[in-house]
Amino acid sequence: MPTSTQDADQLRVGVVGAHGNVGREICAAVRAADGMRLVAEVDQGVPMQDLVDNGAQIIVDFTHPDVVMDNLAFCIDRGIHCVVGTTGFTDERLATLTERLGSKPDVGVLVAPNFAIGAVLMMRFAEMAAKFYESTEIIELHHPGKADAPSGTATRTARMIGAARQDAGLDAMPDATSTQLDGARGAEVDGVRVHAVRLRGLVAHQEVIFGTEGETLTVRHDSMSRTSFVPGVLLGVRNIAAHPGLTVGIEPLMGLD
Ligand SMILES: NC(=O)C1=CN([C@@H]2O[C@H](COP(=O)(O)OP(=O)(O)OC[C@H]3O[C@@H](n4cnc5c(N)ncnc54)[C@H](OP(=O)(O)O)[C@@H]3O)[C@@H](O)[C@H]2O)C=CC1
Ligand SMILES: O=C(O)C1=N[C@H](C(=O)O)C[C@H](O)C1
Repeated sequence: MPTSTQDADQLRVGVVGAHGNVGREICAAVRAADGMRLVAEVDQGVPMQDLVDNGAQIIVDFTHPDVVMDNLAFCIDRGIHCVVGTTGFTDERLATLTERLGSKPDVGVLVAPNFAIGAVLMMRFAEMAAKFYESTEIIELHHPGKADAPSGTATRTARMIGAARQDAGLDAMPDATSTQLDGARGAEVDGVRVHAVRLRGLVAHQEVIFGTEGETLTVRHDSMSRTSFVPGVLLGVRNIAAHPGLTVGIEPLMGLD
């Protein structure tokens, strides 16, 4: 609830997961950004009701796949727009959100597996390359505190590559493996092998390796710091109210779709 004319011009933003690795960076960025004000910092032990009591118009969620759906239900039902970085979004979860948004047609929810501009470009470049190569595998590399494997970014990249291969009529990838230890060939997502590395010292990294007779191509992105996610999140915060309904990925906000 704005208290002055100056406040009335500001987007009132709440961060959920405010004490986490990414949440801390987002709080600092919102505090420093023109045209927005940080009105609530929710984390374990701080109730979601704080968002309502402090008049949040938009939330940014970087929490955990186990809790994000409840957080979003709370916000959607109260007419609060949501910018969501938390991973774990299956088609079923996205359908649940769309259904919930049906009764709140003015509310916008942006779910993006990766807010780093370079990661979005990496996915797009990989999608473009996919039809030209017989083989493609993905290696994602993250800090050891990550809950989910493979990463949301790797899953999305694999699905984009799988769709591009299908559109191009490519056959399954060549692979003569006939004996293996469980997990040695990674997880399969839409026909694409995905390998997950968890290593102290890393932040968030991904390589997409393409191969065909006589050549390979590697497309790689590195988030060296969690500040890499900030510009994409602020882009979402500034634009989400003008995009009611569910938006997946920041591509449309970057002018890529
Ligand atoms: N889309 C993107 O660009 C990116 C997405 N991510 C994703 O964002 C999520 C968070 O990542 P990260 O910041 O590294 O994780 P952290 O574990 O560092 O932070 C999550 C924070 O949320 C808190 N939390 C857990 N449950 C709740 C709840 N019910 N209500 C409020 N707060 C809660 C945690 O508290 P506690 O630790 O006490 O449980 C913690 O402070 C992950 O799913 C990750 O994959 C990460 C980076 C970029
Ligand atoms: O947990 C992380 O750290 C990250 N999660 C997202 C994912 O699963 O893709 C985005 C980025 O890779 C960092």
